[in-house]
This record gives sequence, C-alpha cells and structure tokens, in this order.
Amino acid sequence: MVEDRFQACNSEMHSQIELYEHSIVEFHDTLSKLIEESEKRSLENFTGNMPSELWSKISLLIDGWLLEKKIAYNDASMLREMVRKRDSRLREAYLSYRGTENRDVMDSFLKMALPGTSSGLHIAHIAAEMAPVAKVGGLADVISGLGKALQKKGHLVEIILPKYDCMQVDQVSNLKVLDVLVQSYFEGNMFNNKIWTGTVEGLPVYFIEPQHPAMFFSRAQYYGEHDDFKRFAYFSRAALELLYQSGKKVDIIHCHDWQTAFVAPLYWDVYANLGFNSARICFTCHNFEYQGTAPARDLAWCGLDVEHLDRPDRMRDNSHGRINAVKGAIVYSNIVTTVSPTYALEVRSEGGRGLQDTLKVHSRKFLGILNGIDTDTWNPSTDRYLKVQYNAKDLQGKAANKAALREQLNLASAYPSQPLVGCITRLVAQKGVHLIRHAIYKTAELGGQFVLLGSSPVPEIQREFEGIADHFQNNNNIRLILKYDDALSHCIYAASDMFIVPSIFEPCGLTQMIAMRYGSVPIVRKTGGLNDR
Ligand SMILES: Nc1ncnc2c1ncn2[C@@H]1O[C@H](COP(=O)(O)OP(=O)(O)O[C@H]2O[C@H](CO)[C@@H](O)[C@H](O)[C@H]2O)[C@@H](O)[C@H]1O
Repeated sequence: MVEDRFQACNSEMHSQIELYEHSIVEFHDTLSKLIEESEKRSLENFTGNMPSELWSKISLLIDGWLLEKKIAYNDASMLREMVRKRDSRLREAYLSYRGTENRDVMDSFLKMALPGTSSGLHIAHIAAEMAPVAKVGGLADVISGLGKALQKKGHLVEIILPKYDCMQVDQVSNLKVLDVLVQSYFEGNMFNNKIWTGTVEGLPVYFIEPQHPAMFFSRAQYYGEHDDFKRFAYFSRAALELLYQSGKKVDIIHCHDWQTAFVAPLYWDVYANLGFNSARICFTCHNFEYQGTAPARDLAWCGLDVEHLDRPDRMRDNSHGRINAVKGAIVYSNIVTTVSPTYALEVRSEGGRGLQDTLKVHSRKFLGILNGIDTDTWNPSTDRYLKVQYNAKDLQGKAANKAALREQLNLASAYPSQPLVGCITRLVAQKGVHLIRHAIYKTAELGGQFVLLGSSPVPEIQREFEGIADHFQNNNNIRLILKYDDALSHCIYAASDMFIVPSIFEPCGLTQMIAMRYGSVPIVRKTGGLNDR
C-alpha cells in the first residue's frame, strides 16, 4: 500500500520534471530562433544605434543565460540596469557574439557584468600575427595565449588582424564577411575595407581586407615586402577606424611591435579629438631590434602630422633623421611593456638599439613582464600531433614519439637512448646561428642526433643552412628541415631529449618553455628572458 503511493508520487514527480525540462528546451529553441533571426538582419546596425526590438532580444538572451547558469534574478540587477540604459558595452558584446556565434564572448561579458566579477574589461589587441592562423614566430603565440588567458579571467577580448591571403583560413571557424565597409584614410584618400569575422582559438577576430590598389595583404607572405612600413601604417589606421566606426567603448587597446605601433600616436592625435577616447593604450615591444623607421614625410600617409611628430621628444629617431614607429609608441602609450624583466633592464642600455634614452625618459610607464605559453596548445597529454600522448608521470610516450620522429625523418633508431637534440627557430643573427651550426657539427662528432627545424628571411643564412643540410644528407644522425611546419614542431618538442636556444639576445623566448613542457631539457645562453623564471 505504502509502496503503491510512493510509486504514484514518484511518477508524478517525474512527469513534472519532464514538463519542466521540456519548457526549458522550448525556451531555448525560441531563443535560438530569435538569435538566428537577428543574425539574418546582418550587421546593418553595426555603425548605428540598435532598435529597441534588438534590446528586447538582448534582454531575453540574458534571461536565458541567467536561467542556464542558475543565477538569481536579484544578483543580475547590474545587467538589467545596463539593458535599461542601453549600455554600449552590452551592445558591443552582443554584436561580437552575432559576428562570431561564439557563446564564450557573450558569456565572458555577461559574467563580468555581474556584481563581484566586475573586473572585466573590453580589450582589443591590434597585431600583425596570431597563432595558428597567421604565425611567423613568438608574437603569434602571445596574441592567442594572452587573449585566451584574459578571456578566461572574464574580460571581453577581441583581436584585429590583417586579412592575409596566405593565412591558414582552415584555422578560423565561422569566417564570414560582414555586410559593412569601413572606410579609412590613406595618402589623402579614403579607401574601403572589407571586414571579416571569425573565431580563432575561441577568440573573436576581425580581419581587415583593404580595397586598396596596392593589395597590401595579398603578397603571399606576411613580412619582407618593400612597402612593409606602408602596409602596416595602413593597417594601424584601418584597425582604429574599425573600432571608432563600430562605436566600441574599448577600455584597453593593446598594440604590439612596430607594425601596429602607429596606433598609439594615431589614437591620441587623431581619434581622441573625435571623442573616441574611452581607451588607454598599451604597447608591447617583443623585440627592440625591429623598430619601423622611414623618412619623416612617410608618417603623413596614415594621417599623422609630420611637423608635430618629427621632433626629438616625439617620433624622430635618436640617431638619424628618420622617424621611428616604436619610439612613437613609447612616447604616446599609457603603458609600455616588454616580454621579460631581464630584457627590460638590457634595453635600458645597448639592448635598446638606440631607444635606451627614450626608455629612460619614460621609465615610469615601462616594465618587463615574462611571457607564458598557452598550456592548452602546448600540452603533451592532449597534443593531437603526437604519435602517443604522455605526461610528466608517464614518460613512456616520450620514447614512442622519439621513435616515430626518427622513422619519419629517416634517422638511425638502433639505440633508443642515443640522445636527440632539438632546435626550432627563425634563423636570424639574434638566435646565434653560428652557435647552432657549431652545435650541429659537435653533436655529429659526439655521436648524438640533431634535428633542426627553421627557416630564414635572410637569403645568405638560408643558403648557408641549405649547404649544411646537403652536407648531412646521407648522415642518419643529423636532419635539417628548412621550412615552417607547425605540426612537425610539436613532434620535435616531444621527441627531443635536449633543446638548444643559444641566442645572442632573447627578449623572452618561448621555445625553452615549450621544451620544458614536453620534458626536453633546455640548454640556453644566459640572456634576456632565458635568464628569468
Ligand atoms: N620553422 C618553424 N616551424 C614551426 N614553428 C616554428 C618555426 N620556427 C619557430 N617556430 C615557432 O615560433 C615560436 C618562436 O618563439 P620565439 O620565442 O623564438 O619567438 P620570436 O623570436 O619569433 O619572437 C619574439 O617575440 C617572442 C614573444 O614575445 C619572444 O619570446 C621572443 O624572445 C622574441 O624574439 C615558437 O612557437 C616556435 O615553436
């Protein structure tokens, strides 16, 4: 009897739960339809105000989100206030979400708008590289690694990149062109720019495709063009124009290296006067060897005032009459960072490559922060490029990867314990090419194995290493692979026992950190970030 009543009660409860679940499913269906509908409208409101109909949709989206995350209505009062006041940051987050269909974007914004988690900022990185979609070297790793880390902390992060014809489009999800053209100034004219959006590593990215006759980013390579200064001055201006015209209320604009250093003076001398002044500018110099110099008159191309800026305390280079983009960013940014504390000390003297005095004048806003690596991308226990995944507690997998690499590169495999030395680098003077060469010959002499993966933008260095590769062609202990190959780089980190980084100077260095993550012992010169931990 009691049992029967219990059964009846139980089944009633079950049907109630089902009903409840059903209504939530229905609610979400309706919500998705609404979102879909609003997306169909393309981005016609991209530059204008949103009609109240869309604000109702935002409000509905928030309700769904609160329900999903089980957040009490009262805790969300700040969010509701933002809807009531038509807060532009909310509009911004919604537009980014619509542009990318990435739930993380909306999630991180909504999270930040809740009381107690209001540390969230709207951060826009303007950069020339981002891994894995457009990578030449370490700058690319930092843009995605730092972007992801900031997003995890609840900040709304967006990246603005050039739309290179040679970028790895298969690494972008939901790549699509927006139904707007952003016009930007260059050399006395206005040019249209197509704006593409997509998601890379969970981060919303805007790609700018200039409709300029010089086809700035359709050159089948990222850098090394005769008009690089022009290409990136154009991009810096167009990126700011995109932020300005979309009405974004960004808190931090973070620019990187000489290619986007123009952003700092452009922002304060041109855009702040137009009322676009909510942001503060952070400039990170990943390498003071590259400063972006040109005759002073070339500054006018992107709309900067040559007379105003061609002065020793502004953008004039400290040792010749040209203007210097990195110097401009140091003078004009609110905060200037470089990528390790030791390098930050080194660049205050000769390491500054002529900018040491400028850094001294601006020392109060200059600091070195050690880079980190993206531990999701560089993780031997999940790395899809590896033959066998492994971790610090189970190094069996490392031996299997060593065997696999030996087979792939046709190296001797009779002695599993024969040490394998790895090196992955851009082959430029900074990286100590003569020491790398020496290490290759010395390893061969001592009976070890050596695998070098690298390529050089300097034709003489590339030729020299092609010569060494030929020399060891029939040697089954030495292999030089002189190209860029992301998948192979993962396999080398996993297979090697030791990893050399004999840099003459090194602002931070990421390869020694990745090597450690893969259980390969780094052997480095004590310089810059190689001296820090
Ligand atoms: N042929 C190849 N194939 C595949 N992958 C390759 C490759 N050659 C290099 N890589 C990869 O590119 C990255 C290079 O990192 P580095 O730290 O050496 O940066 P780089 O000197 O380019 O950049 C600058 O910026 C970074 C970031 O701030 C600083 O760490 C550094 O000191 C400074 O010089 C690593 O992820 C490496 O695996």
